[in-house]
Amino acid sequence: MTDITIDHVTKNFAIDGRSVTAIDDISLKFPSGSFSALIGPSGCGKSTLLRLVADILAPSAGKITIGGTPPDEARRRHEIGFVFQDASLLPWRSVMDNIALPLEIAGGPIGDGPRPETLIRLVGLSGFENAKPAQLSGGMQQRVSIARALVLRPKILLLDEPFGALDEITRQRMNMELLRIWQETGTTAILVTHTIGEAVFMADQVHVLAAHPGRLVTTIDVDLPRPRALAMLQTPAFNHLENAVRAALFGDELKAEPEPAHG
Ligand SMILES: Nc1ncnc2c1ncn2[C@@H]1O[C@H](COP(=O)(O)OP(=O)(O)OP(=O)(O)O)[C@@H](O)[C@H]1O
Repeated sequence: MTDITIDHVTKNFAIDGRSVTAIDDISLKFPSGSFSALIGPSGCGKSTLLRLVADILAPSAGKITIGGTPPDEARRRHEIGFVFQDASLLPWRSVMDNIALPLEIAGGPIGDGPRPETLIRLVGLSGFENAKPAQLSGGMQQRVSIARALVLRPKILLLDEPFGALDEITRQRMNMELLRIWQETGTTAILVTHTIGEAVFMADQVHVLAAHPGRLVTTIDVDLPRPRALAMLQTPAFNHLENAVRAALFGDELKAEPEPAHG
């Protein structure tokens, strides 16, 4: 069981001598094996929240547990996989060697962790084992970074806008792939996104955040069946959920009348 619990977590940063509250007393639970999305305006603390879970940052107050243990223990046990918006691959290394890098750093495979060859197949990059990152498209580079995040067989997968830089069509295809990989690996996944449709399409639960200070507005349960299919994007149920997320994001702004046109 690898559920993630965020219990009354606050994170302050010091900027120019003053304290900025990036996260203000957020409590959340991510059930084991679930897929959750975090959505909210720029600066609401989405990336900070992921970094706290990943033990890249420490909370100013409150407590985070991953499968009942603190994030630093989970990190040391290689239970956390992280995919950033930028694939950040080493340009001089091949696809295979980029994926194998965490194994080299860890000193070998963890338990019955997947072999890089298996992951290359899983992310659909067979035939590109020896290619260098510069020879790949943006979507292919992100596939490499997902495979690299999975090579130590993490129990949780943290995704910080992994496909934000991709065009709409590639992004939708990558999302379908990501869901397949998530289901095959059985990880607990948290996705940061700016896109309402993407949050609803991917997640079991969408957590809506507000900024200044970063706080939780509401959580919307997505009861669409799995596996998700592109045809769902056009259903009334999907639109209804998108509207619920939009209402939570915009609040009263949605009710405002348009300004009359001048001229
Ligand atoms: N390392 C840092 N040092 C100081 N302040 C930081 C740091 N990281 C984040 N912040 C501040 O914390 C707040 C939340 O930032 P964060 O990057 O988590 O937001 P976000 O929701 O991911 O934004 P975006 O959608 O624009 O990526 C911002 O006010 C930001 O200035």
